[in-house]
Amino acid sequence: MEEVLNEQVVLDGKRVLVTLDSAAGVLQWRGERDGQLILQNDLIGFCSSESGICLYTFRMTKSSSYCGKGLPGRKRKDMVVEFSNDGARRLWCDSLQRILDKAGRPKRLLVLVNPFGGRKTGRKVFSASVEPLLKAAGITYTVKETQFQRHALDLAKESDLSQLDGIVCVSGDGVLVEVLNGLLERSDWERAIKMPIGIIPAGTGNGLAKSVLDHVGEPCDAASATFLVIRGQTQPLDVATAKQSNVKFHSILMLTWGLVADVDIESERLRWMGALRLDVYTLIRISNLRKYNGQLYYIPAPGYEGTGTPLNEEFARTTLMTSGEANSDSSLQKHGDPGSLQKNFSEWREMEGPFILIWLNNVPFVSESVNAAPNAKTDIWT
Ligand SMILES: Nc1ncnc2c1ncn2[C@@H]1O[C@H](COP(=O)(O)OP(=O)(O)OP(=O)(O)O)[C@@H](O)[C@H]1O
Repeated sequence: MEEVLNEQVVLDGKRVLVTLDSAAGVLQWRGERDGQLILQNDLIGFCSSESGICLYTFRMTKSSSYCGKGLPGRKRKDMVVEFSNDGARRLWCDSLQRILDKAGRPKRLLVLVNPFGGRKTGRKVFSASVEPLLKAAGITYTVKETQFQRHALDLAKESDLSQLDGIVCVSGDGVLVEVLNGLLERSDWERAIKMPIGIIPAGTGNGLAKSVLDHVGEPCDAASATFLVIRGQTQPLDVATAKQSNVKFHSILMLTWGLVADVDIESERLRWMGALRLDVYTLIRISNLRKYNGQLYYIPAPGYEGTGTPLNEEFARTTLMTSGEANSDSSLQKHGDPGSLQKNFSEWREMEGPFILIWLNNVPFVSESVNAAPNAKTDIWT
């Protein structure tokens, strides 16, 4: 029911006329003070008591303690609305709830916290920035700490998804990729992969969180990421499937070979440095460059047809159909149909090593500070 409610109330001690426009999802007030809330963008949730309604707001400000001085960020502020009669209060509560429900906000979440990720701050990030917002939003959540590598994969594989509206990872990119792989390893993967996955940055690079938040103009911090989850704002992402020997895995962030992979793996011993470990170890590797022999076969993106050497069509047909198992492996193709590209053998190009690195990026940011692929489109296959 679309409606406009008007009421004389006391808002944080000031007499005002408030208007709630359900169709626009806007709450406005005029009188001893003026202002407005765009409910889906600014309101975490609300609670009601006999004395009135408390609105939990989380609005963008120019300067926020979450992001440091002077940078835009969100700030929490609770506002109390006192009504002169109880009937009006109840009517307003129902109307507010309908507006929030209409936006498709999640009600039940599984939250996976990695206590080991990044500088081992996962637990702290959850209790300081995530939990208070989930509580204010009235979301029911179950928290599970990951206890070992691939634990998140097992949890995603075994969870009863019918009881969930989303899985949220308080972690780095690694745990989220495990969740993705767990969902795709399920027998009901076609339904499971539609489960929204949220990411709250608590890892080393946090490239996915940065890419997702940057895409919607939000700062990359745990509270803003949590609010995005609360608002139920989703964004489709392409999934890449790779096979190495007999091991198959799925990726949404990046696939790397050479320098970047070495930095990622070998800098583990510098984990205590946080994100700096990636910069420091990159310098170490660059000062002592390794080279990797190999061949890269690829179809160039529009505008990049001049790169590499065109492959002989017959060679492409036989080489890619036999050595490139991904082409003939129907269990890989079942997750989507980029396989249709492989039929255009005349478009294939070859690049011959030695390489320093091969870096395939699905999203723009590989870490909070490195925008490695600014033109990456996150959902070209959807
Ligand atoms: N309790 C745990 N002890 C040790 N490792 C764990 C634990 N829980 C999860 N892990 C593993 O920690 C790894 C890194 O996790 P995560 O992605 O959250 O952090 P990260 O610091 O950003 O790491 P990366 O940069 O490698 O992605 C994952 O491979 C995950 O399997």
